[in-house]
Parts: sequence; structure tokens; C-alpha cells
Amino acid sequence: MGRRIAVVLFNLGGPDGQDSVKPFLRNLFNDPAIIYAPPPLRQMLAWLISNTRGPKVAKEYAKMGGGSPIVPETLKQAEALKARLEQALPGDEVKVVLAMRYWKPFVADAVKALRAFQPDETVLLPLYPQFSTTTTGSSLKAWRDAGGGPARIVCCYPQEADFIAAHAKLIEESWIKAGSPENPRVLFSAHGLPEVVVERGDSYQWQVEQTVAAVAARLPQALRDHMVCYQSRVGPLKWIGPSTEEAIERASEDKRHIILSPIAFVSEHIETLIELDEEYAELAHEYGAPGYTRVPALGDHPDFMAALAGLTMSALDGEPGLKPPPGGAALCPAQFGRCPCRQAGAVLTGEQEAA
Ligand SMILES: C=CC1=C(C)c2cc3[nH]c(cc4nc(cc5[nH]c(cc1n2)c(C)c5CCC(=O)O)C(CCC(=O)O)=C4C)c(C)c3C=C
Ligand SMILES: [Fe+2]
Ligand SMILES: [Fe+2]
Repeated sequence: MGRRIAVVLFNLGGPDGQDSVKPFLRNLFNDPAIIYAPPPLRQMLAWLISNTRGPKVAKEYAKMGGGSPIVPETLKQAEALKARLEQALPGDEVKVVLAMRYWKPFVADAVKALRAFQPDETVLLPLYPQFSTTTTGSSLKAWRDAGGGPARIVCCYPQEADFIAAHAKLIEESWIKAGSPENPRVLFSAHGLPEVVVERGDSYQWQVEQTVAAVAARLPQALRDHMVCYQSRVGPLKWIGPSTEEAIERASEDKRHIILSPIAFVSEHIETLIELDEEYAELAHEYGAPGYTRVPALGDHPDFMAALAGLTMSALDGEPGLKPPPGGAALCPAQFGRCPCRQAGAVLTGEQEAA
């Protein structure tokens, strides 16, 4: 008899309308993985920041039709992944559910849906290729807090071959579509993090650099000039750099045609459609860059879907528990020990998952 297989796609989530911008931001800033302050200070900060930041951000969501496209975009990925898994696992019943961290459908909604489905196997698959305590770590903790059952866990996949191929193909295609401009520089722009998060052992920046090195190595010679940079800084803390603004300024001074590829986001949302397409495009224009081409996010690109299906299939193999990064990729160095990849194979305790 066939198995019932559930795949849980973790992502950040986004407001589904103007009324949910403030509560979405409040949920985000009330996460101890994002703001290292004890309650009730954290709740107070979350309330304050969501109220001050809310109106500005609501205007940006309004430009995208009122809310974030992250859920519809993730649903497309879920459908494509389901189709691939059904083909690879004939006879098994596959259900792919969304589990968003800060807005609907929440992780708790996914746990509820799976209680009704009664899966034989559950695979937790973060839509964050690079592990961060602020993203995957926080989602795994939310899974446990919501009473999510035992699962096979994909930790991270910063160098997964099909994921890397998808990025490399999209970059090359975008450059060709722009007329193969001379003197291009590929700017790999990832969401930033406060420096203190990395100092505490978060492996995200290290893994982003692994991804960038692997994608750059697959690009044609003409596209080898590249730089990694970090966008979306929020709040008063010092964030990791160089910032995407600085990278755009430098590329403009060097008279490079900017090919901007989002490298830690796997779908389109506010950070790509507003920040990259409007704010950074305008900045490149102001700095006098010879050109600015934005590479699309991965979305349901067939190679990325192959990566997600492959990660799910290998998670289903062997013992349950946490799976190491695929393809013999290096485990995170000891100073970035908050990534659970180093405990792969062991049965995770709550502490390790939450780290
Ligand atoms: C790689 C993915 C992400 C990391 C790492 C990350 C860390 C992080 N984010 C904030 C604050 C905000 N992020 C916001 C939006 C947002 N962030 C990610 C991904 C990562 N965040 C995504 C996919 C999105 C888009 C959500 C959507 O609308 O679809 C926002 C909201 C927008 C805004 O107000 O600018 C905030 C705030 C911090 C503080 C942080 C690490 C500490
Ligand atoms: Fe973010
Ligand atoms: Fe790791």
C-alpha cells in the first residue's frame, strides 16, 4: 500500500492585505530569533516598530496590489513540486503544504492540516537555501512549538547542483536578453543580517558565499566579474556588508553594466519587486551605471523544482531526522555552529533545532 507523504514548505510569509501589514511586522519583530530582547521589552519594541514602520511599508505593499505575492508564488512552487514528487513516487499520496512564519498560512495551520492528513512521512523543506537562525532556525522552533510531529528535516542546500544551475541559467539568460552588454558585473544580492547574529555563530553569510562561489563558477567567462552584497537593512544595528547600495555605487564608478541577481530569495516579493526593481534601479541610474538588469527570482524554474524534489527524495531515504547539506557540500565551520548541519544524523533536540 502507498505511503502518505507530506512536504512542509517553510517561508517567511507576508501580509495578505493592507490591514495585515502591522500585525505581520509585529509578529516578525516579536520573534526572539530576530530581536534578542526578553519579554516584555521585545513585545513593546515589536509594537513600536510595527507602528512606526507600518505606514511606510504599507504603501510599498499597496504598489503590489495591497499585499505580498509570497503566498501565491509559493503555491506555484508547491504545485510544481507535488507534480514532480507524484511522478517520482507512483502509488504514494503526496501533500505539499505551506508553513509561513509571520503571516497566514502559519506553521500552526500546516500542523493542523497534517493532523487531518495523517502522513506516514513528513519532510520539512525550508525555502531558504542558506541556513539562518532568523529564518530556518526560527521556523523549526515554530514547528515544534505548534506541536508538529517527527519529521525528516532538510537543513540547508547552499550548493545543491540543480539550485546552482537554475541561478546560473537565469543570470546568463537575463544578460543575453539585455543584449549581452559589455563589461557586466554580476551583483549577488542577499537579504542582510545584523552583524551580532553572525558573531553569535549564524552560518547564513558563510553559506551565501558558498552559493555565490558555486554559481559564479558556472557562469561563462564574460560574466565572471561579480560581487556579493547585502540588502534590506532594518533598524539601528550594524548589518553585514558590503551593502547592495555600496556595490551599486562601486559598479557604477567602474562603468559596469549591473546584472543584479537575488541570491537568498527564491520567489518574488517586496524585497525584489520594490527594493530591487524600484529603489536600487533608481540608485543605479543616479550613480550613472551604464545599465541595470534584474535577474528574476527562481520561482518555479524547472531546475529549482528538480532541486526541491531531489532534496525531498533524499530526505525520505534512510534514517529520519536532520539531513546534511547535499552533494558532499562542506559542513559549516565550527564558528558557525548554530547551523544544525553539524548535528546531521543525530536525533535533534529542541535546543539544537532552535539554535
Ligand atoms: C534569506 C532570507 C531572509 C533573512 C535572512 C531575513 C532576515 C531578517 N529580516 C528582517 C526584517 C524584515 N524582513 C522583511 C521581509 C522579508 N524578509 C525575507 C527574508 C529574510 N529575512 C523575505 C522573503 C521578506 C518578504 C516578505 C514579503 O512581504 O513577502 C520585512 C518586511 C518588509 C519591510 O518592512 O521592509 C522586515 C521588517 C530582519 C530584522 C532580519 C534579521 C534579523
Ligand atoms: Fe527579512
Ligand atoms: Fe551548516
